Amino acid sequence: MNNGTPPAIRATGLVKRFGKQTAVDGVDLEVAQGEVVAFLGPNGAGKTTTIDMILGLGRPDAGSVELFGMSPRSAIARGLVSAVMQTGGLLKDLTVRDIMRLNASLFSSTIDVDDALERAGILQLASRKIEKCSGGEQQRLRFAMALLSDPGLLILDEPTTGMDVEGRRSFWNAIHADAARGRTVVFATHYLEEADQYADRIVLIRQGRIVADGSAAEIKSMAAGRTVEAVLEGAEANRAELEPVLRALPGVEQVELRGDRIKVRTAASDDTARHLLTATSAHDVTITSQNLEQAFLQLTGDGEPDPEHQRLGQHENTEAAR
Ligand SMILES: Nc1ncnc2c1ncn2[C@@H]1O[C@H](COP(=O)(O)OP(=O)(O)OP(=O)(O)O)[C@@H](O)[C@H]1O
Repeated sequence: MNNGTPPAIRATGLVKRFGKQTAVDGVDLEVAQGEVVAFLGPNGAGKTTTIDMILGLGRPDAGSVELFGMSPRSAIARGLVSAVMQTGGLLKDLTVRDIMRLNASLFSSTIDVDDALERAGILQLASRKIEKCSGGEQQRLRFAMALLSDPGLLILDEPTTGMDVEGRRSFWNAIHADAARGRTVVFATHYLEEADQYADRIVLIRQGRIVADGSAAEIKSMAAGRTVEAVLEGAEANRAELEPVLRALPGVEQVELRGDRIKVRTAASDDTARHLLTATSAHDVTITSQNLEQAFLQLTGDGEPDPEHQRLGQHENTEAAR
């Protein structure tokens, strides 16, 4: 990094194969200290395999990882990195505070147990037995355990799987409040709204490759298609004339004519709108951008990834990602 601070994560050319299958296929990723980054991708995209290599749990077939300028093993040994994985054994007979104390005893220095519980939003559960905690509460306990060493980097692999909407919301609010103090957070998810609401930056993964990297707003604009809608009396009845003309306009990808309504998906929405307003008697023209879900589906759907879409500038539009 130019200011002499090493990035929290620098992964270069990561490849992981399982037999004939390439689960991770050349991932380059740099995460600056203080960033909150979502790995977003469909099931089997390679998120967990990438995280395992970042944590030094899986050995890459090619490429390398540095965390804070050192090997994952050294960074973890120094308490700089903690992880909250999808599952993991919790001793059910213990109380929340007891298991926290037990874990704290494994480190040479930790933050106060109750302080970690408070940051995870579960201090009020300190004397409850783990078997009496809900799945969401147990995940927050894992989060509290991960906070004990006060790590600079926290990695969470689909931490809210199986939680209901309210559980997810309060879990992420606790993570987000904590990240606001400057901790670097990287989380894997296949929930779009989690990535959209809680990450400054979204790294979209598909078939082991990064297919997009930017703020939610940037990702939406990458799958730049817009929809132009208008009312034109007899649109569907005049399909034979209207459809070829609309399809021939620049950027047009899809044309739908239903009753008196026209719907055009296009990369050049101004041209389509101008045509409708000047060359036809269409009225009530509206232009809408794709939402993140449409962009996600477009970028992670079947077909070859577009190499031009591999990288975007970062941090220009982060407020739109909140
Ligand atoms: N230990 C393994 N042995 C064989 N194949 C594996 C192994 N681990 C992962 N894979 C395969 O590698 C691919 C990537 O898996 P990975 O778990 O990294 O995806 P993911 O994006 O985390 O998916 P999910 O959202 O379902 O957790 C998948 O096709 C998976 O079946």
